[in-house]
Amino acid sequence: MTATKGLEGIVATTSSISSIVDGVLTYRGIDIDDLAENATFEEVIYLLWFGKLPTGAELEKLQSDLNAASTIPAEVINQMKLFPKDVNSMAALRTAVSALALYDAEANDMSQEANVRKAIKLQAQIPAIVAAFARIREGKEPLASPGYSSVAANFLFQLTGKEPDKIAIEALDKALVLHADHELNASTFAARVTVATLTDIYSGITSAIGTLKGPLHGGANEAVMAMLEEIGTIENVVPYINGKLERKDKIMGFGHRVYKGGDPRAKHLQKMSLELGKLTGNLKWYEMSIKTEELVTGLKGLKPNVDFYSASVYTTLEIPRDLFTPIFAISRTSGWTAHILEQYENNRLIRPRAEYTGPVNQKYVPISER
Ligand SMILES: CC(=O)SCCNC(=O)CCNC(=O)[C@H](O)C(C)(C)COP(=O)(O)OP(=O)(O)OC[C@H]1O[C@@H](n2cnc3c(N)ncnc32)[C@H](O)[C@@H]1OP(=O)(O)O
Ligand SMILES: O=C([O-])CC(=O)C(=O)O
Repeated sequence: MTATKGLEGIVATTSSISSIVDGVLTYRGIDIDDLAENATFEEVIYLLWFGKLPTGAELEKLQSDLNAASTIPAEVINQMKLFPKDVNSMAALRTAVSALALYDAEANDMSQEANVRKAIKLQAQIPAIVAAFARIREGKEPLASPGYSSVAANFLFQLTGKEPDKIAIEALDKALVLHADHELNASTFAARVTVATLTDIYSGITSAIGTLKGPLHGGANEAVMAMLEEIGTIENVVPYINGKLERKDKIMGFGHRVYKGGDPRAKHLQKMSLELGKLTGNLKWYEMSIKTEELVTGLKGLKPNVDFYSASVYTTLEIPRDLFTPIFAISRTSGWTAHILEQYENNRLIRPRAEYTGPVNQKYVPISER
């Protein structure tokens, strides 16, 4: 038995949800470029869950089901009020989502219908939790969903308490489309491994949130922004990046296990970063990002991944840095739940083997002789 480090190149499941072939990403066979230009996030949720684009009536029903399911249980809000105010927001989300299961009477109902209902509740309540925690830590009360027809608009209202503007809604909606699913990425794999034991969907999503939090995965978008802030000025990009590369430090937001020729989502986020920068009159983060890309690609051949330009997009939308990864989670909940439903439909326990590298032929030594 020989191990493959990081399971690189190992095909661990079949799936009909999303695919990456020759650098082209599709959701249910539709190119991400097509979806990024034309689809709303709610259409993508429907597509991922049910395998086809919704009709007008199906879309309206999904939007109203999401709105109807968006109230966070009061017990969970009360628990969130007890969280330390300075805790990592992904840790807060992970704990609050785990707590949701305690107040859902059908948490352990394994029927397909109940699991779809729980997917709707998770998709509706995760954005509400992210916004609620952001308010609670500032001493403000969480806000109920205003019941708009989009997850992006509801989230922006629940975060800020202000009617969101059209540009911000459209930008966030597109970012949600771009992050929704990505084949067998680490957090989706974690969700599938978890539910393959036939545990409940809340356990699967809790595992996934914990996995997305890491800086080699979804946490990279916050690390990118921390890096840009540390660089500070466009003049400092060259010495800063050269220094990092000399020390063999990783540059956050670059590289990818599957895409070697570039992440097809990055160009959409780059374009958004430029457009939002122009609209707000603040091109600083975009220009620093472009300079960083030129350097890192030129010197190392590494291309930006989805996390790189999402950092300047969210910053230009005035979203606090530590909500970037929770926003990724809001979007990826659609993909995680789609994969969990698919796993339940055709389940087998996921249990690979390990190549043993420890000592052999050892004997127990009594404690008095050690
Ligand atoms: C949504 C997402 O999860 S997208 C990914 C988000 N993560 C990041 O942006 C973090 C930075 N990037 C990375 O750490 C990696 O590129 C990963 C984790 C995304 C992929 O990792 P792997 O496929 O395991 O590639 P691995 O880390 O082995 O890198 C291969 C080589 O490229 C180098 N490399 C890869 N990414 C980077 C980077 N961002 N900066 C500098 N060097 C890098 C590695 O040091 C390694 O070099 P070596 O062969 O000389 O040792
Ligand atoms: O697929 C991966 O390894 C990481 C990624 O880009 C994602 O989850 O969107």
